[in-house]
Amino acid sequence: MLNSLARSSVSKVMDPIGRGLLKAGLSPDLVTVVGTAGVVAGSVGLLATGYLFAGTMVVTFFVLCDLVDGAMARARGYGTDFGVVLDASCDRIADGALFGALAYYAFATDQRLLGIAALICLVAGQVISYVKARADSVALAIGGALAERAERNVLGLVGAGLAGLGVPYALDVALWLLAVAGLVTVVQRLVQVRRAAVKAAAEPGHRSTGRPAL
Ligand SMILES: CCCCCCCC/C=C\CCCCCCCC(=O)OC[C@H](COP(=O)(O)O[C@@H]1[C@H](O)[C@H](OP(=O)(O)O)[C@@H](O)[C@H](O)[C@H]1O)OC(=O)CCCCCCC/C=C\CCCCCCCC
Ligand SMILES: Nc1ccn([C@@H]2O[C@H](COP(=O)(O)O)[C@@H](O)[C@H]2O)c(=O)n1
Ligand SMILES: [Mg+2]
Ligand SMILES: [Mg+2]
Repeated sequence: MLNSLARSSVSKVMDPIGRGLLKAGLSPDLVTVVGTAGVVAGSVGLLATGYLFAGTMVVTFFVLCDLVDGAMARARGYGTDFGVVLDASCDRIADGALFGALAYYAFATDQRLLGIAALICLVAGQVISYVKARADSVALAIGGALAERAERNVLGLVGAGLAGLGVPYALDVALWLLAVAGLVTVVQRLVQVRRAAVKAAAEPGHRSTGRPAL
């Protein structure tokens, strides 16, 4: 949702930054890796240990690198196949670190229900992206969904940031909302894939790209 709504306005901010970093001699791959390392460090070092507000600020800064590397690729004039895979793989690592850290924080502070919500967010988020990746691999195009990566990051980080500022139940509300939205989105994506597969199979001359069943 946010991806389709905010992408073009976000690009207007990120494109000049991307051009500047490219001129400074940095590569998109380096920004992808540094951004991911920053998200992991902020999550493990700050969020997991209970420094929720500081952690939110650090993770937010580095998570935005995911938008800068794409801007750099556009400024360079092309993306690479390796860049596509590196970017998506690093997204999974960053997502795992963020929600894994929130789960660790919740269990370490005896908030078991919150920990369960964070684990649901973690697993659902990975499955949501995995379904899309597998659909891409068999050339099935699917559209937007309820809780894509931008929504997951924004909800998780706003919840953690507000909790860090002392707002009661902010993280609980954000993570349970996201857990439910995440589970709904897993089903939504599978339904989208099923529809796309049925439509593709009905086209004349269609050949499945799936391997034969053994
Ligand atoms: C008083 C309040 C106190 C609380 C403080 C809170 C502060 C921070 C709160 C929120 C800010 C959160 C910002 C998070 C920005 C998230 C950006 C993001 O994740 O973008 C990624 C997204 C998708 O990117 P890709 O195309 O590269 O990745 C694809 C994705 O991984 C797919 O996964 P799927 O979605 O399917 O699960 C894969 O399938 C695919 O392979 C992969 O390529 O990019 C977008 O969606 C673009 C739109 C982003 C919209 C961002 C909105 C930003 C909103 C607020 C910004 C606030 C900035 C604050 C700066 C503070 C700095 C210190
Ligand atoms: N190291 C990278 C990172 C990204 N790309 C290209 O950008 C696209 C992703 O852009 P986002 O703004 O959504 O991150 C990606 O699909 C690649 O085409 C790249 O080439 N190298
Ligand atoms: Mg990126
Ligand atoms: Mg990305």
